[in-house]
Amino acid sequence: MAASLQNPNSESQIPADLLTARTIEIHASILKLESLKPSKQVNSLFTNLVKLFIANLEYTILSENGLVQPKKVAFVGSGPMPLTSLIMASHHMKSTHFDNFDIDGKANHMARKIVSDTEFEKRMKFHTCDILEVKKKLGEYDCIFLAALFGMSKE
Ligand SMILES: C[S@@+](CC[C@H](N)C(=O)[O-])C[C@H]1O[C@@H](n2cnc3c(N)ncnc32)[C@H](O)[C@@H]1O
Repeated sequence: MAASLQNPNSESQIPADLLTARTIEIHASILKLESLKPSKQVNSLFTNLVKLFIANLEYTILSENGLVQPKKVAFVGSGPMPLTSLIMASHHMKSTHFDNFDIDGKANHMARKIVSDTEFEKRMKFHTCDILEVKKKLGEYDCIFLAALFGMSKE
């Protein structure tokens, strides 16, 4: 998906009219699908929707608060498919180092595979640990993302 129109404030922010047009386009494509079962086409359309909204929203919030190119970002609860980190790294934070934390070693194993042999491998690392055990380490980051549905229990 082409999400690269520029404005003076951020590299990849999409103007509202284009955002609306792309949303209508994706919506029309989704309506044409016979099924919403995972498939290359379904996955691609929903990935495009995520790219369009979540990463742009997150980046807009960050840039409005003066954080345009953080040096180090932590992503807590990155899971097996570190989509937010990848979108941030590819579209918005093109020189930022990403440390992704997840308690699940298998999730990290899969995530490492996704970035291996890509341009992101060097600046995207995956750490297996309970984030509660490394709370102090979080102090070294310019920005910390918490994954959706991360930590649903009281603790
Ligand atoms: C729903 S997944 C989120 C994945 C998805 N990529 C996202 O951005 O929404 C939440 C992740 O948080 C991780 N998690 C839960 N508790 C954790 C903890 N105490 N420390 C580190 N990771 C944790 C889980 O293993 C899981 O992979």
